[in-house]
Amino acid sequence: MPDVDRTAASRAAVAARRARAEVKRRLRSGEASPLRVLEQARVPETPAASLRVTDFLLSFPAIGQVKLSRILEELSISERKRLGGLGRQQRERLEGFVRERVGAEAAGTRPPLTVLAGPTAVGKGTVATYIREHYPEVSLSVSATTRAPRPGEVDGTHYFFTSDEQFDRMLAAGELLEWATVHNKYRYGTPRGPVQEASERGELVLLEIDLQGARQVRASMPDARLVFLAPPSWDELVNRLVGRGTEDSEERARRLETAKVELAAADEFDEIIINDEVPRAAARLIDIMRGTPRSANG
Ligand SMILES: Nc1ncnc2c1ncn2[C@@H]1O[C@H](COP(=O)(O)OP(=O)(O)OP(=O)(O)O)[C@@H](O)[C@H]1O
Ligand SMILES: Nc1nc2c(ncn2[C@@H]2O[C@H](COP(=O)(O)O)[C@@H](O)[C@H]2O)c(=O)[nH]1
Repeated sequence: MPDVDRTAASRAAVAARRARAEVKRRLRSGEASPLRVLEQARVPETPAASLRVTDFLLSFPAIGQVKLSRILEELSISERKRLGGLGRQQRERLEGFVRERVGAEAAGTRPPLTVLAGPTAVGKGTVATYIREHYPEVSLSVSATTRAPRPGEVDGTHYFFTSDEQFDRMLAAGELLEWATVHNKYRYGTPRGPVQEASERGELVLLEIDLQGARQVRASMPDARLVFLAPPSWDELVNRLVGRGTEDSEERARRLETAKVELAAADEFDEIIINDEVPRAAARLIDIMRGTPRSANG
């Protein structure tokens, strides 16, 4: 390439980089609407079209690197893609994601927090894990507990495993939104800070806790949605508890006693979901959290 052309090309590249940086700045500051930028990106050669999907998504206040990877996976979009290079279906999925997000922000309403409770071994943890893996827009609260980790449980992901003294300190400092001694044995509580922060960012927040905790949340946050996860039958509940194989027979008996009390309280809840199949139960829970009407999966 002659020198003159090379200089012109590099000037054009610098100008394009600057224009992209300006789009990013306007997105971050809220001066540019993400939906408008997506619209502009349909026109080839515009700064919006050359913006990477990663930069576009990172301009949302609540999206960081970890969430970004999960969102891209959910949308089936490669991190190398630019807005102008998306296929039709990818663009539609991204638009749907943005509409949902912007809708909540524009309405200025924080979606109410959702509590998932239900008897032992009904599948609360399994449904919560499914949601963590398939619905990255949901913030799952990580509880503190004084019980020891089960095999495979990771501190900070499944629970914050704490000593009795640490739990006492959290209580004394008012750091727990709710707490309870569950199955008359160990203490469990919801750290207040992360829940508040996620709510302030307008995220959908899910607490997977016991009946006592659900009642405390109802008392302190009347807008919270309380969802009861129920088993298809009592026998199936016992099968799941035995099949999980994580408790000895004494602990199983203790948990089944609590389960009878919890099942009797199901009508205190706003919604009841039968956990027959995990993906179906999770999809129904997500519908409830998003405030969408009962769908075919419900
Ligand atoms: N829909 C389902 N169909 C069949 N098995 C299920 C279903 N949901 C969960 N299970 C199984 O039931 C067992 C108990 O599930 P899980 O540990 O998620 O229950 P839990 O409600 O969180 O219990 P706990 O309150 O005691 O912690 C697990 O072995 C899980 O794989
Ligand atoms: N009140 C609260 N209950 C909680 C919390 N985190 C979990 N739980 C409940 O404890 C039992 C037992 O759980 P496991 O993991 O030991 O089987 C189960 O019902 C959970 O929902 C919490 O923060 N507060």
